[in-house]
Amino acid sequence: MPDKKFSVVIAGGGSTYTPGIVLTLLDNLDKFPIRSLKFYDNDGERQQKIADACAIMIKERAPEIEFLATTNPAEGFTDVDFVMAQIRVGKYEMREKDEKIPLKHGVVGQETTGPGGIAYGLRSIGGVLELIDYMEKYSPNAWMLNYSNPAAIVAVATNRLRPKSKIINICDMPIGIMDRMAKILKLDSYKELDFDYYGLNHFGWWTAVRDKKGNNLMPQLQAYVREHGYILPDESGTEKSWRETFEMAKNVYALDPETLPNTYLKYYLYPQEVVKHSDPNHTRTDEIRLGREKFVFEECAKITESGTAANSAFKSDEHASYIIDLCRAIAYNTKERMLVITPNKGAVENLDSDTMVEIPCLIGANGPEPLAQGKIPRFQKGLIEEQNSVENLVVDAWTEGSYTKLWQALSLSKIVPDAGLAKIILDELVEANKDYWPELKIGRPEPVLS
Ligand SMILES: NC(=O)c1ccc[n+]([C@@H]2O[C@H](COP(=O)([O-])OP(=O)(O)OC[C@H]3O[C@@H](n4cnc5c(N)ncnc54)[C@H](O)[C@@H]3O)[C@@H](O)[C@H]2O)c1
Ligand SMILES: O=P(O)(O)OC[C@H]1O[C@H](O[C@H]2[C@H](O)[C@@H](O)[C@@H](O)O[C@@H]2CO)[C@H](O)[C@@H](O)[C@@H]1O
Ligand SMILES: [Mn+2]
Repeated sequence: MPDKKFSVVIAGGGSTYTPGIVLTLLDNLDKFPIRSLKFYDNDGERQQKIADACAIMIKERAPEIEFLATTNPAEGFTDVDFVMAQIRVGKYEMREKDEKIPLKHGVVGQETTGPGGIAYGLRSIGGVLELIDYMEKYSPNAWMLNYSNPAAIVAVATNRLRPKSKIINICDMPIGIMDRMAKILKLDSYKELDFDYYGLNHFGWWTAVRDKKGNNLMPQLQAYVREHGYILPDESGTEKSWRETFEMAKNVYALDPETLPNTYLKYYLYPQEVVKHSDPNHTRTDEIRLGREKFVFEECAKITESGTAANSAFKSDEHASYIIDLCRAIAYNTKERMLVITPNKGAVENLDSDTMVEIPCLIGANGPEPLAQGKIPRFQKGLIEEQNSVENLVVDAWTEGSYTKLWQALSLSKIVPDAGLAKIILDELVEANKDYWPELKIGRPEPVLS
């Protein structure tokens, strides 16, 4: 491998994923050598708590790496090769509203899907475009690997509004599911699987899973999923809401036994079942505040207070290893076959060319090269075209400042059963997001229903 060492900035350094990413970077310096690691965030206090602990991790494991945390974009984005973006515009305070406002009206309240995902998308577009502009101003040759959600809407927006920018939008849900497939097949890693997959982000299907000898593994996986979904014999470390999600995959699978589904399809195909199992007063954000967020900040405080990360409970994770694989593919032009979100350009024969599809691509120095996935069935085509229209209407609403387009997006979503209900939810979301959304000047009819 060439002996270049890379410079990375994590945008959203205060993210709960940051310690796992730092640890994974430190575990992979032989594969992906780095000379400089920076954190950038617009909440310096949150970020500093994570940075203080990560500084100790880096000092103990790789003291040669230059490390800093900053809220100054010039400092954060100058002289970087890769931007790992994982911001949450509005933070958990707004995610909680994304989840609880729709649920109050008996509609799915979720981070990246339905009204919650639309509200989050309208917040995220400006935040991610700002990161791209910083990157292009201070390090014009850098690549951005964006995890910031909702990746589907962010991908439509960045493709439309920054079409030439060096950004790849990614998701670790398919990786998480293929990790489970590997365990079901008693294999060591998802990397032992070859696969074909198509869809939008959080809205896709596997059409093929093979081993490295080319053997078809779909029948074995489908027989398992038909009975168990993606639930494994040992789920001791899995949170209740995630166990429900992995179990419901069998209900989604039942709708098309020829494929294997992404877990997120449950929100679109079984919204009533999801609402039935939801508590409008205790949602995923509440679980995270008591779980991941509490663990991460307590663990960081322990490291900072003790001055060592020697016995830290932090672990490398798939969230991070995927990003590093992507950086390597770009840095060394490896043409590795990876699942990313990219303009369709005919890869799915019967979808519009500009649809932002999540499909296998060859990743190299010039970004993704989509791999043809052929013609898709009427069922998936219908679902995808509807959801793709929702996502494009959200970007229209952002660019035009259009209340009407946003109301159309909510009304078109498979998750919202009625345009009058969509408007009631929308008006509450407009109020809740007044500090984040662009002003929606165009069209704001009087209430439809008395
Ligand atoms: N793509 C995927 O599959 C995937 C997987 C996991 C998490 N995520 C996403 O990663 C992001 C981080 O998740 P988390 O739970 O760690 O969130 P978090 O709230 O813990 O951290 C997000 C950080 O972003 C910062 N931030 C918010 N707006 C910003 C802005 N405009 N500029 C700079 N910094 C900003 C916040 O201050 C915070 O420190 C979220 O968008 C989440 O949805 C995506
Ligand atoms: O509710 P959260 O914040 O815990 O998770 C929401 C995210 O869920 C997916 O990412 C999962 C990933 O799929 C799984 O394998 C593991 O790494 O945990 C991740 C985060 O929990 C999804 O892909 C993301 O887009 C969501 O933000
Ligand atoms: Mn995702």
